[in-house]
Amino acid sequence: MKNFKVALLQFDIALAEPDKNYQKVEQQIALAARTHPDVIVLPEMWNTGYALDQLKRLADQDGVRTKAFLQQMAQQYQLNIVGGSVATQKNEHFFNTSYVFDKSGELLSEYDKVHLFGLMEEDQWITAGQMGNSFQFAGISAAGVICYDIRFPEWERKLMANGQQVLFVSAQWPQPRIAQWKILLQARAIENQAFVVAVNRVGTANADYFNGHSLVIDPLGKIMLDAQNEEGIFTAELDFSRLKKVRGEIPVFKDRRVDLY
Ligand SMILES: NC(=O)CCC(=O)C(=O)O
Repeated sequence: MKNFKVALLQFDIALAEPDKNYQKVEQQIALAARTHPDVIVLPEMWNTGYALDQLKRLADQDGVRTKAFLQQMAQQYQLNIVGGSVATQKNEHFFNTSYVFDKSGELLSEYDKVHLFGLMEEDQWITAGQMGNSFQFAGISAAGVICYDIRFPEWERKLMANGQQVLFVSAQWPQPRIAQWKILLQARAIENQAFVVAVNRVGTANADYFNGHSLVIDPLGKIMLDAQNEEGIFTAELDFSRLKKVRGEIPVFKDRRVDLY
């Protein structure tokens, strides 16, 4: 299998200004498409930022706008898209929702963030999801989670337990804990023997400062790409033959004691 090229879109998000953000994402996807990636990955809650007290006005009703937008982008540029996440409203409740489209424009998954981050008051406004998020495209199998979800290794293990090769993470992870971001993501890569492709935002919103450091990490935990603190499109190539080697040498999935835990 040829290498799998991922394009990470790391950018600033205009707080409470969805129109600006859709426009920006459209421009970024158009630029990223020129690098001919196999998949494009977006950050968390990119339509509104954490404008949680304004969700009644701003949230995407049933995700209609976002789904139509991402589908059109996928079809126009013939790209798989892990659509980060957006604020949605479904049946009177607000969610932090991720959509994944394949390059034909088919919706592969819809995932509502499962672990809500109290320090950013998410739990006061958003309803937690109840379902997992594993999907397949372009011959690979993958799972996706959102930001705070990475602190719960049991969750990633559950999503990755059927041989998933890539864990996609979309985030708005503030600068004071960026060292933890790196370590947690490296650990998720090592323990699941998978590539991790994680996109964070840059910029300032509310009282939070975000310094990027979107990462691509290999199955041994080595950082292949660190986007530092710049807006931009960052690409890396995943070689799945390496993954096979790592899993062959130390077969942790086979060696798990599922009889004990
Ligand atoms: N948006 C989030 O879920 C932030 C999570 C975070 O910052 C953390 O430390 O965990």
